[in-house]
Amino acid sequence: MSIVTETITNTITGPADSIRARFQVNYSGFELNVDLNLPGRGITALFGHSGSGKTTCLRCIAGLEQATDGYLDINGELWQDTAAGIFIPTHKRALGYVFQEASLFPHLSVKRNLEYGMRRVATNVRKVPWDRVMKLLGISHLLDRMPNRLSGGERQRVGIARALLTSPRLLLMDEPLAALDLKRKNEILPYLERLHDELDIPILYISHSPDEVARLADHIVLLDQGKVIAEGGLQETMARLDLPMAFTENAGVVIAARIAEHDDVYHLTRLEFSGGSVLVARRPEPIGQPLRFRIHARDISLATSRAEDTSIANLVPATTKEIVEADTPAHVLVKLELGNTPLIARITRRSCDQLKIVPGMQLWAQVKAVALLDQ
Ligand SMILES: Nc1ncnc2c1ncn2[C@@H]1O[C@H](COP(=O)(O)OP(=O)(O)OP(=O)(O)O)[C@@H](O)[C@H]1O
Repeated sequence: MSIVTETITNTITGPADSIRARFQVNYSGFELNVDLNLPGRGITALFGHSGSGKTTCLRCIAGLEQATDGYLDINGELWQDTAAGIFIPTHKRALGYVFQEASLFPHLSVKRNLEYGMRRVATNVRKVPWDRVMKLLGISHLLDRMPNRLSGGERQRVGIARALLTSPRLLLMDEPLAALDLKRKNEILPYLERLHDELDIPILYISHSPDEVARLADHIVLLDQGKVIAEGGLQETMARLDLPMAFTENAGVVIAARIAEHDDVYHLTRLEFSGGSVLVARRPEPIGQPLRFRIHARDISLATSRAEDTSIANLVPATTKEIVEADTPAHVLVKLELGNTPLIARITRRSCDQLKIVPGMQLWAQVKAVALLDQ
């Protein structure tokens, strides 16, 4: 059987740790024009309103859309260069595509569905062995089931396993959790985290959910009307005040932390991050475990001195960086920094004036709620 990777490893071009994607697509009434230079590892989220071009972008990467002008280099393998007349067809691109709902063959068992997907890949290029895929997605016990006997979450896990068993150099996921209810979503998210932590396959992930993006992504691309309006590391990008995300109810930052200590008397856990720490309700994970959390801008209030007479457990010293208009004329957004970690507070314009908050000022941020991203 001829193998995709054999065909295209001959055209090594760009650096081996980045994804270069440039596409121009014209539909009547919509134009996609993107030029992306993405990390060649980890999860990159494509985020944006409905109709902003996320799926079109993924379809271009998959070779399902013939861009009028296109260039695509995946970690040093050239899949497309319109100017040079190169276009590797979809079936020869070593990629896995996971959709909202896994389209499994209804008349084949889970095992036979998975084997079917593997048929086009020679054993010598198999990146993720069978046993490892079974373990990563926890599906060994489902192998003899027929697809109509699987829950939505199980189907998706099988769909992801099928994609992995084709030994992709890139995994494309288009809202893989959108069709699942909250319970099933929460059930499947740890598996996605595991893929992220344990596999060396870059993932491009479309989602509408800020929480999902905050939990999974390392890098984020924000699309609007077919154009990239922002791109960068998750934490820096979520903390930018010049992006539409800052002007929503959910504005806030994502912080990557580690469990520093447990307090069994008060049933609390201290999460430490660069520049500070916060207390949360006792976590089951061991000390040292990384955890991400969000702090919404609406959950921070500011004080010029350290309040002693407050029940708020999390008071952190921070430096004011920037103050900008918020979503209503009554509010402003204040960007703060705790060491290297950015924070955003949404406070009333009146409080801002009364406290005479200006850039450079040292303040105390009172954090009223910390939203852990694995609940
Ligand atoms: N084959 C096509 N022909 C014409 N227009 C198309 C075609 N495919 C998509 N479009 C249009 O291109 C625009 C971008 O669509 P796309 O599906 O990429 O957006 P999206 O950001 O993925 O949206 P959603 O979040 O709703 O899935 C939309 O206006 C859509 O109607």
